[in-house]
Amino acid sequence: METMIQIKDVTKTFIGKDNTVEALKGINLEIHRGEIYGIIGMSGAGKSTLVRCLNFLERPSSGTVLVEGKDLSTLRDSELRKMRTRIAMIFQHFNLLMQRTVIDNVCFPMEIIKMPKKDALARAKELLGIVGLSEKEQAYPAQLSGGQKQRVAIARALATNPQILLCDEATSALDPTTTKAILALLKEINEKYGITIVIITHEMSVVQEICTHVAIIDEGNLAETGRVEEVFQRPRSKAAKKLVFQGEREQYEEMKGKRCIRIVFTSNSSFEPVIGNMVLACKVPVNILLADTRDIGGVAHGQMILQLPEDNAVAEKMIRYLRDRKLEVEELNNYVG
Ligand SMILES: Nc1ncnc2c1ncn2[C@@H]1O[C@H](COP(=O)(O)OP(=O)(O)OP(=O)(O)O)[C@@H](O)[C@H]1O
Repeated sequence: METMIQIKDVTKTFIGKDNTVEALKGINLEIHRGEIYGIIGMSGAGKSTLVRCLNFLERPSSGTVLVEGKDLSTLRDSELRKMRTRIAMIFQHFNLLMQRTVIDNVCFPMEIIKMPKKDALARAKELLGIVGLSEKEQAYPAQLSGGQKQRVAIARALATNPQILLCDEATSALDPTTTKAILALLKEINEKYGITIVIITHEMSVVQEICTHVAIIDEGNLAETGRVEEVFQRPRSKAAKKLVFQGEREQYEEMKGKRCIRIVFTSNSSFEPVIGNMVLACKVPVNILLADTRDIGGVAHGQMILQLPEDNAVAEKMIRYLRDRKLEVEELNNYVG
């Protein structure tokens, strides 16, 4: 698949009067055409800095950013401006021009590139149709809800036919229902127009809802990258485990000192009968501490956490039984939150 964005050994250090912050400590990342790529991390992890490096709103201290194969550091200002029309961006607080009507906001980037007014108006109308806001053309931003404002911002971002859309906490100021609607719109835009989307967020639910891939950033380092279902099912790094297991910490407390395993299944393998048969075969009951099914990008994924019997031989037998039936089994004894 065609590489859209390649980040190589990117660092960013902010040097202040009395302190230095290493916001990015050597990031490597590759994003391909058509992906919806989530970049997630705790507050202060470096997400915004990273996304601003993608379009050179922020210049990296070292390392390379290639967009569609072009090294951004080699571009002249005029070329960089042109490149930026291919990388649009939306923000948490929408950044609309408050003195302009909705349609004039959408026309704005087309004025900058000196598109004839008539063409710009026609395109703006079309875009407002795509985002479902045709009837608000003449309204001012102050008269719109948060979700509607973000729709205007999305229409404006699409005005110059970008190939990449960067979303920096674009749903963080919205309620859950509106968030879902905006995410659905982004997915539709990705599918219909093949636009690659990069989503910066601190919310796992956003990644789970629409992203195909995810990168977890932790204190300026990349902790883990992969397909969303992979990272959800088998988080490897401590940072990923922390994000994925956010709601499960109490269960982990309960599990301390006990021999527990996590079993992962996908929609094509149901494990209910397997557990039943395992108990029958081993003749010892197990304690189910957690059974959880999640919807990741429309596909059901599940996990179950079992507490195994104290008897080591029986516990080993159970693990073998499950692995023989091709279920993923992970021992959780050493989990340290
Ligand atoms: N212009 C700047 N000057 C100095 N330090 C900065 C600057 N921008 C960011 N930082 C620092 O870099 C680190 C990473 O910040 P960044 O905004 O990228 O994190 P983030 O993951 O987006 O966090 P949040 O979710 O809270 O916005 C922080 O310690 C921040 O204080």
